[in-house]
Amino acid sequence: MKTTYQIALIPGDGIGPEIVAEAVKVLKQIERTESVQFEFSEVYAGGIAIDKFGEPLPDNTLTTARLADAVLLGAVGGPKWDQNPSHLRPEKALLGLRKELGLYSNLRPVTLISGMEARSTLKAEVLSGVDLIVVRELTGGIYFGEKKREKTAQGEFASDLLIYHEHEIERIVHQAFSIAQNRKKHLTSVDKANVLESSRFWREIVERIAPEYPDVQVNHMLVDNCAMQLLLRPSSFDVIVTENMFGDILSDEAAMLTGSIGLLPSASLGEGTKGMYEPVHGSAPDIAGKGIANPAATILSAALLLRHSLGMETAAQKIESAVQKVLSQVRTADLAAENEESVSTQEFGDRVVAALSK
Ligand SMILES: NC(=O)c1ccc[n+]([C@@H]2O[C@H](COP(=O)([O-])OP(=O)(O)OC[C@H]3O[C@@H](n4cnc5c(N)ncnc54)[C@H](O)[C@@H]3O)[C@@H](O)[C@H]2O)c1
Ligand SMILES: CC(C)[C@H](C(=O)O)[C@@H](O)C(=O)O
Ligand SMILES: [Mg+2]
Repeated sequence: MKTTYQIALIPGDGIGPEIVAEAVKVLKQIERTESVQFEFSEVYAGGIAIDKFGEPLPDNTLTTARLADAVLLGAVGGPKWDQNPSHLRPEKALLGLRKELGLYSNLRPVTLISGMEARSTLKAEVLSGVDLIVVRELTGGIYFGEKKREKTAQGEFASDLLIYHEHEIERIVHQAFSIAQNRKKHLTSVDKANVLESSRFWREIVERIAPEYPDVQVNHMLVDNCAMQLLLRPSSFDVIVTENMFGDILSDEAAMLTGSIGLLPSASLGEGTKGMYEPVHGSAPDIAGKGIANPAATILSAALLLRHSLGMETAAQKIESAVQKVLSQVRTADLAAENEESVSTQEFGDRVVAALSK
């Protein structure tokens, strides 16, 4: 008897549909070997939803996501909608999904895949031992505080409020500590406490919670220093916990330790098992429609979906090993050296499926 799971698919814009198609292929292969069945419901969000329905996050998309066991998202956004007024911006869909589904915790694991060191801009000896995870607060901070744009007698101004409530910091900090307990027991809390009141508050809360996790060694680091240390001593990090915007920026930086942003998956989680899974990268409009996007981050996000929402750890590991194996044989264009041959998005996906069927 197979267990059936509902998966909401939100391919989105740009390379989104190309990379989600490859992750779906991989999940369908998992169906063949495990006692599960997936029912996929494809819905629209982002620019494509603005074009079709006049809004970035249609009700039907949100309802489908709410009813699903998990959501797999490609990416949203692109230059076509860049000049749109704020309520008609594709990113609204993403932020709306995260907020409405209560997905306050964004896990961005940065794992070095053997053989990829050569594609990083850093030396192999600096990269040796890199295995970290960014735990990014996802539904608070400057992304969600009040926004203003006003014309005054002194001229026009714009503002974005960076606000954090105690419970929002507490829950993400608890989560980061417990993740650290199951890893190398080292937590770096990243803030800008020398300038921001919200960061001083964040630091106080981390200090207050730390005694509940005596086996975890915690340190605080200012975000500008962290940006530098990630390139200088990346292997000294285990778990990084930080607020929404710092986490966004640091995770793109950390992606380059692995060789390409096309390799970095993410899981957005809340209180229950429901999660939204998406690559860390965006819709890559510069390469959309060319069949050259790296689908690995999305395929690895599907692995995180199996792990975190469906409790299928073994299947998740199988996908991760298959991706590693394929990367040891072929590269997509983002990872190929100059004049080195590369495989298409589709061929990469096919090879992962083939590696899984062996
Ligand atoms: N989760 C999301 O939906 C998400 C995340 C980030 C950015 N965005 C949106 O995407 C749009 C483009 O943003 P951007 O250009 O700043 O960032 P981006 O991540 O889309 O692209 C940055 C660079 O990385 C490359 N790249 C990204 N993913 C790749 C992949 N899988 N394979 C190979 N190369 C890849 C792109 O070609 C580009 O050169 C914007 O509208 C932005 O708001 C969406
Ligand atoms: C598109 C944008 C709103 C989004 C974010 O900043 O959270 C993206 O950069 C990400 O990292 O998921
Ligand atoms: Mg980002």
